[in-house]
Amino acid sequence: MLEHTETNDPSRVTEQVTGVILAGGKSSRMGRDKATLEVEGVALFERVLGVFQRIFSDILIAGERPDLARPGVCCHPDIYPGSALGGLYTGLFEADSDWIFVAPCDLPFPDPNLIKALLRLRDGYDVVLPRTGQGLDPLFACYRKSCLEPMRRLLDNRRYRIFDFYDQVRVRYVDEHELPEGWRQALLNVNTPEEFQDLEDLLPKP
Ligand SMILES: Nc1nc2c(ncn2[C@@H]2O[C@H](COP(=O)(O)OP(=O)(O)OP(=O)(O)O)[C@@H](O)[C@H]2O)c(=O)[nH]1
Repeated sequence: MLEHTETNDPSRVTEQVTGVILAGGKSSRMGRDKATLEVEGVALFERVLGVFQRIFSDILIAGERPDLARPGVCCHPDIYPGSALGGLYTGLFEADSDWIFVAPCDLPFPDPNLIKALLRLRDGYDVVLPRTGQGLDPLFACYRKSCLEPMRRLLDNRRYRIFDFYDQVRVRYVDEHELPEGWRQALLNVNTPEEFQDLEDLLPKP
């Protein structure tokens, strides 16, 4: 019999997944709030939200940012404050679904195809994330509720490196050759004024 799974069906790949936007950081390297930095006249947070709204019916913000919230998109203060891992834990804990897709709020070019490509690979795993020449992308990734317990153990022990619990769950690392074209730009985030300035070169010329 042909095995047919929910996640191999392209029309259902984002069903029962909550989109979580992390927006609780300090933006200290940038020196000003990254979520509201504008690229082509649209704030970075709005660019991520716009892509999420095209593919997820449930979306939440992890981090105390009531200014970013809107009807249907609530913000949740960190249960464990002070780290991106704490934000990720909060998003996963607050989600109604078994799976979340998490993204940071500082992505200028989020790509729905990349998100769907990762979600498609989640059968049999607890975490799905890109692994490229640039390293791991644990904040642009899929997580299952089964990760909550090992995450909580790290947080209780004041350990904040996200991948430190990966040895306790089933992780699908997705290599460059498995990612859709354009992944490099889609994974780009901006942390410093110089990186923000460099974006100019990537924008379409008038
Ligand atoms: N909810 C939550 N999100 C966080 C926290 N720290 C970082 N983030 C988010 O995680 C993503 C990556 O953050 P970083 O760039 O590593 O950290 P940052 O604090 O925003 O910036 P720096 O102060 O320059 O390190 C961004 O979307 C941040 O908003 C946190 O304590 N809570």
